Amino acid sequence: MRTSIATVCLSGTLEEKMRACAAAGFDGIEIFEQDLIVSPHSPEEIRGLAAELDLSLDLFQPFRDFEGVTEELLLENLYRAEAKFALMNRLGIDTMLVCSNVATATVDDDDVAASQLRRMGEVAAGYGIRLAYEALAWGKYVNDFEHAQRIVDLADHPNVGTCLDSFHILSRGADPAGIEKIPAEKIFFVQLADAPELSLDVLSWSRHYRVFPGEGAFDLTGFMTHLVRSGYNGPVSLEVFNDVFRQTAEERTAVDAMRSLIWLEERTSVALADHGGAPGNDGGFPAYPMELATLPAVAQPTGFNFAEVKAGDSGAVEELLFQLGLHCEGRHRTKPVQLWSAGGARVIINQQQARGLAPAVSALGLDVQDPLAAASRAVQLKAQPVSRRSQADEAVLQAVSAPDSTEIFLCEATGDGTVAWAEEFGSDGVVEGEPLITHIDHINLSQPWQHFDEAVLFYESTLSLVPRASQEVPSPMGLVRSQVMCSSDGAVRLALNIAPMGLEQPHGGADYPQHVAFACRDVVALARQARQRGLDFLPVPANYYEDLQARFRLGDDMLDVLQSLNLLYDRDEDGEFLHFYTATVGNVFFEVVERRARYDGYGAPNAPVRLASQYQRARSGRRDG
Ligand SMILES: O=C(O)c1ccc(O)c(O)c1
Ligand SMILES: [Mg+2]
Repeated sequence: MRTSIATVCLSGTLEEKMRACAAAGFDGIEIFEQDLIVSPHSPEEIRGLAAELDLSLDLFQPFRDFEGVTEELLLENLYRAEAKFALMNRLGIDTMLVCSNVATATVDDDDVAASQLRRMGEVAAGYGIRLAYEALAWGKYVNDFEHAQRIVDLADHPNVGTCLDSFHILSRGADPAGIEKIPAEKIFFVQLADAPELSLDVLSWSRHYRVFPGEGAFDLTGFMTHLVRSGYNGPVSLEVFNDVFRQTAEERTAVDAMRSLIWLEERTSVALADHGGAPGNDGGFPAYPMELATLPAVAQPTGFNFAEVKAGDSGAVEELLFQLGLHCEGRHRTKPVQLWSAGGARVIINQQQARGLAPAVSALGLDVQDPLAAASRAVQLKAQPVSRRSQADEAVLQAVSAPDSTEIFLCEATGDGTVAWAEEFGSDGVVEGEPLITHIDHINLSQPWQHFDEAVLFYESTLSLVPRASQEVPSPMGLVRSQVMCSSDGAVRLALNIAPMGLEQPHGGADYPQHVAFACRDVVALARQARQRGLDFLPVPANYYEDLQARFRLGDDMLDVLQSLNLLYDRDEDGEFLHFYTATVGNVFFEVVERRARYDGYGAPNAPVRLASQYQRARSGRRDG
């Protein structure tokens, strides 16, 4: 599959955009006219730079408001078009995108539109240029791809074809199966964009909220299977208008974009195989012209292997873990690193290169079937491998860096609850009885707001975690978007939160608290033990318990127990959920949860209570200090 990307997706100058696209591995680009107009470089220089970077210049766009006009306006439009054809010859671009008319069309007649496009095609042919006609979802008379295709058929000129843009097709709820009926040689270009579900006028939705495939709610894999079945084999190009991406470093956005295409290519290949026939296979199914690259297939992770907290001074974290009933298994034989555990929950406290660093979640380990394959998949999806110095006789761990720089270790699942690397820690701990904590239930990672979509795609594509519906939680610092990424069996749950930006942290959300939640068999017993050991609980206001009583009619005894231990409560048709939070130290805090019956959520109604209480604490802490 040939990959391409429109320059409008990225921030920076045209030259910076081109370098970023080449570095991320794109085969080609679409030049958005505005990017050229404001560039200090001549068309010839841009052409030379593209050659130097080995980028093909696949499309020049957009040409607006051409067809469906009076004869007088048509002549003006043809003059305007011819100037652009000459420019395209200087750039060495042979395909122009022509958008359906949104403004100046006055003749609602397909024959007229077709004959005008044919005349444009005749002029274009003189320059060796092809016209790709695209139905914008808000076009005045032409706003759906099948209508645009009928006009292209009527125009009946070899230089006039169609441009398919997934946004315009899927935003209107059109069935992309119709793509298969278009003759492949008439599809001149294909643009892809995903988008979140929003109820908004389609123009604003398109111009501000498009995202890369896998980051929104559209079925791009389904779209691609129809495209491949049509026989199309030209560039598959990303065209994403997004206010956030346009102010994010272009190298980063280009990598995010490339990841989405590599992943989509693989998903498409899998979907086609599932529906009887992968391209090029020899099982008697049709071989399609577009070749689709695949990735190492990996099973979803089967559990958390560990969570790591990095801390300069780790005393406060050690105390919290002790109070929660974890014990220190030992210190690493060569490094300032401790292993704490209870049941199957492991927390590493790492003091390496952490001088002066406030405690923070820095890494997590996931149990996977095949760490090498999982790491190779992630790296092919443009994840940065993490190199950690290790002695010759230490376990070699595969790790990659997530978009927020949390390190993700891919560990071998053993099935018997042991881990190979733990041998590197002595074992001073003698554990009495069965620990109340059983395992890590979930880990909550705060994402800088501008990298949230990127993070969702990262965890979905590299680890096959499935995004659950995103939620918005009110907090004193703003509305916090929250989205859980989960393995199908719930063994791995990552809760991603947008870190509120402004009020507390001078430089955004990067240093906003994150947390590790432990699952336990009896949260009331554990909370009592923890209180005896002097745990500083996150306080819960009395108003909360009054509201709880009104909503759930818990008996007075139950309510007293909850209130006396700062426990939060939720219930739904699947079961009950009891949980509590510790105070925050540095940028980390802990949660203990008990899931009763088949409760599968996270106590979402309690999230505002936690955020408000943490906010209160942070403020009074500052005043006292
Ligand atoms: O929003 C627009 O104007 C616009 C321009 C060119 C495109 O290819 C497109 O999909 C939208
Ligand atoms: Mg488009």
